[in-house]
Amino acid sequence: MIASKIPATVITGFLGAGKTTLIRNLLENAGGRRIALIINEFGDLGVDGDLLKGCGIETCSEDDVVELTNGCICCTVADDFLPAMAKLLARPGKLDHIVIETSGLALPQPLVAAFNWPEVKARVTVDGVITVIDASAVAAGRFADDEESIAAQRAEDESLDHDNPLEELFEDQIRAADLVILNKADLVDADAMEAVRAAVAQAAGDRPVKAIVASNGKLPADVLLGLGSATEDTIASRRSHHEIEHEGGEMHDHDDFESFVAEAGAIADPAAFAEGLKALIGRHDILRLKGFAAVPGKPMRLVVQAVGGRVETYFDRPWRESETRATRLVVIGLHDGLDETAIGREIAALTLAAETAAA
Ligand SMILES: Nc1nc2c(ncn2[C@@H]2O[C@H](COP(=O)(O)OP(=O)(O)OP(=O)(O)O)[C@@H](O)[C@H]2O)c(=O)[nH]1
Repeated sequence: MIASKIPATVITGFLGAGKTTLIRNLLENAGGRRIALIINEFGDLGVDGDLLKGCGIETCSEDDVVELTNGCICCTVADDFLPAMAKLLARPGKLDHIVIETSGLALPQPLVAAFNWPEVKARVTVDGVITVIDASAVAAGRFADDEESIAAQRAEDESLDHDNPLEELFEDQIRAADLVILNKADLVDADAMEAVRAAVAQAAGDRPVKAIVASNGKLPADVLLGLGSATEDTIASRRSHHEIEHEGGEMHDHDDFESFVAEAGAIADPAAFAEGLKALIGRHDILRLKGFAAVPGKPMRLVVQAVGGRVETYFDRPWRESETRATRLVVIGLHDGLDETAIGREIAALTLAAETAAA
């Protein structure tokens, strides 16, 4: 008898949309399923994998989490994804489901196509591609181009399609989806959510996609898992802008975005630090900032999360003996939009070392 294939769910969506939060909720409500995770991040700091590993959820052992921090999964499918999958499949014990969190910049299409590679296809099927979107960011027009400025630019250069890489990614991630989660519903009112639904329907084009509303990704596991889409069979018809523009099969790259890790000393006060970061994000047009900070006298490490101008901090777990108590933040923005030296200096100025030095 042929063993049934293991279902794999691909979770995609822009930086800070709420993918890790949704996965955490899914693990907490897994209903006894053994779920393995492959986590891919843009930026050299494995924040998401670290948060999920430290979640203390019984059904999620650290061995079940494979982290890929080497760039973006859609560019490194052969080098990173296939070995990670082979590693998971080689492990003993029954695996009920595989969940793959792509980086916020990934185009899911090449990843899903990799499920047609013989060694994967024999054992695994794509249960569904779930695209998480930040409804408050969409409602605020962050992924929409200004129609007038587009028209003006097109008038000058006919070859221009999208000038906004955020809009293009939004469309590509929606077009790949079997299910769209309109997340962060707590931040938008009913009218705005209707506008978000319309934006998603428009981005989906002629292949309608189901969209459901959520806050903090809180949805029953049965809603997220068991879609039974076998997306690898149909992904060829859901091509991204990038694939359409580069018919020759040129590798996708993320020249539109850049990231670096800022390292600094401990901080005195989380609330003041968050305020300082909020101002800094506004000055420098930072898309996403996340990582950990050390607070003297506190045995716990402080998680720092910022999406646009919204900054959140909380203590998640005690620092380990092997870890250096310092502040490390990954900073992500548009290419040529980040002044690494100035941002690093300004983050350092928000830390204790700077205050001590100034005293
Ligand atoms: N208000 C609100 N905040 C949310 C919600 N979902 C997630 N967040 C917050 O948004 C921030 C980013 O959430 P993550 O789950 O890390 O987002 P992500 O998509 O994994 O981010 P990347 O890994 O950078 O792509 C965190 O501060 C979350 O607490 C939501 O529904 N409502």
